[in-house]
This record gives sequence, structure tokens and C-alpha cells, in this order.
Amino acid sequence: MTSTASIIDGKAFALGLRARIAELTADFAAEAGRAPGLAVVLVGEDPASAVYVRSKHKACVEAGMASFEHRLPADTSQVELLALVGTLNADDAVDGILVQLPLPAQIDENRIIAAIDPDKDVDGFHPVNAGRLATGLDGFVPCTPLGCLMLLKNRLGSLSGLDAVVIGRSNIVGKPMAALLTKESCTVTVAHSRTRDLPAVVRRADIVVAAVGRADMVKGDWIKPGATVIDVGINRVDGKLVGDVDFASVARVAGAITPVPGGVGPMTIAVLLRNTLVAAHRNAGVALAPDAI
Ligand SMILES: Nc1nc(=O)c2c([nH]1)NC[C@@H]1CN(c3ccc(C(=O)N[C@@H](CCC(=O)O)C(=O)O)cc3)C=[N+]21
Ligand SMILES: [Mg+2]
Repeated sequence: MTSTASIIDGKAFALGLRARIAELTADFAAEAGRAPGLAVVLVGEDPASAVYVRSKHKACVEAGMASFEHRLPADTSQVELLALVGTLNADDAVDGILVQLPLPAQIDENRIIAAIDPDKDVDGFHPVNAGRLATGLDGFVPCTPLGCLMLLKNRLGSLSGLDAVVIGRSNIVGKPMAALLTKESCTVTVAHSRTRDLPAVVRRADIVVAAVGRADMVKGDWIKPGATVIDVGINRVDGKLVGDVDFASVARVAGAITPVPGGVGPMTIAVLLRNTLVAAHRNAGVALAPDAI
């Protein structure tokens, strides 16, 4: 007999979150006399990046936030981009700054991230925010892992004591995801390209978060029956979007699974709005209840 996993509808969850954020945005605007503002910087013409930037802009406007888009040519120098970041850091209408990655080869991404005011770093990529997360201080948490955590808590309630395996160790997803799950009292394993017998490691997990960037890598026979599987992958194969998880085989074994598209991706954008709203409250000195979102 084959069972079928529940589908975790990230798109629906994200829409609910965005509606709640829109309400809180209106409250903020009434109190502060201005809308929260997000600046998004896109360097070059990468079509996938242009699509993401457009959906971020649309989500911002729908939530009642101000969206400032800056499109720079592909041959922009590092000095020019640093100057723009400096201008945005100093602009009181800008609560959050997002510089779309990847950047062209002549620009050092780490230099740009380090130049963003940590208190406007709504991506949570600045080393100060990574350090705050690692040490349990308030700061900005990267949008994708925080979105994954929200889906997990919505599905499972308490995560305390669960075995979690994060596949991938990037600064953007794997490392912050592991930190968040550790904070939730999971027993966390970070697996990666050098992990020996990855299927055996994944088979121990109650929670699997796949963030490796390899289409359909995680197979059904790696999954403990009933496990919750979060697929962070966004791979384009023959013009189609596919995750890091082989959905067909894993859905027969898992208890719940996120689809691609419609799973983690929409949560990333909703959390970006959430972080921008939090930044606006901090920058304007307006209180926001800790459990408001
Ligand atoms: N500084 C920076 N911050 C980012 O957060 C950032 C970035 N750079 N560079 C690129 C990645 C990628 N990313 C996604 C956002 C939304 C979807 C999303 O909404 N995906 C939809 C489908 C989109 C489609 O069909 O192409 C879904 O999964 O259902 C995906 C990916 C944010 N990123
Ligand atoms: Mg992000």
C-alpha cells in the first residue's frame, strides 16, 4: 500500500501572512505618518532575477509599503554600487535594503553585503545579523530559512527533540536554517557534498530541509516514513521549475512535503515583507508586539 504525503501549501500560507502584514502596515503608517520602505537593487539583466525583483515589488505595493527599485547596468563598478548602498543607508524613507544576488563578476558580494546598515539588512545576510542569530540576539534572519521554519511550526507545532537534517551549508539557507532549528531544540545535522552515505543520514530525520541546488536529488527511499520534507530548491530544468526533492517518490513516504513551485518560494517574499515591517518599526521607534507576525 502506498500512502500520500500532505502537501504543505506555502503559497496559501504566504498569502495569509501577507494579508496580516498589510493590516500591520496600515497600523504603522497611521502611527508613523509614512509607509515602510523597501529598496531593491538589481544589477544587470539576468531574466530570473528580474522576475524575482518584479514579484517583490508587487508584493510590497500590495501590502501598502513603498518600493524603491534601482536598476543598474551590468557593467556597474563596485565603487558605484557601494555609493548607492551608502545613499540608501542614509535615506530615512528606506527601512530595508535588498541587493539582489548574484552580482556581476566585477563586484565582490561580501563587500556589498558588509556595506549595508545591519539594521536595514532585511535579507539577514550581513555578518552582524549572522552573528546575532548565532548568539541568540535580535536581528534579521534570512527570509528563506525563516519562511521554512514558519511552515514547519505551522505543520508540527513544537519541534522540540525532533531530528532535523539540513542538506546544504550556504550562508543564505543551510547555516541559518540549522541555527533556527537548534533554537527550536531540534537535534540538527548539517549534511553537504562531502557527507558520507547521505541517504542513511537523511533516513534518521523527522525533518528534512533540502537546499543543495541539485534537481530531484533527494529520493523516496532516503525518507523516514511520516517525515516532514521542506524543498528549498529552485532548479530550472527544460524551462520547468523543479526542487531538490524528487517529489513523486518522496510524496509516497513522507508525512508532508512542500511543492515547487508553491512551497518555500512564496514564503521567502512574505518574510521579506515581514522583515521590512519590523525594520520600519525599529527605525521609527514604533512598538510592534513580538508575536504580531
Ligand atoms: N538578495 C537576495 N535576496 C533574496 O531573497 C534572493 C536573492 N537575492 N536572489 C535570488 C533568490 C531567489 N529568491 C526567490 C524568491 C521568490 C521565489 C518564488 O516566489 N518562487 C515561486 C515561483 C517563481 C517562478 O515561477 O519562477 C514559487 O516557488 O512558487 C523564488 C526565489 C529570492 N532570492
Ligand atoms: Mg532571502
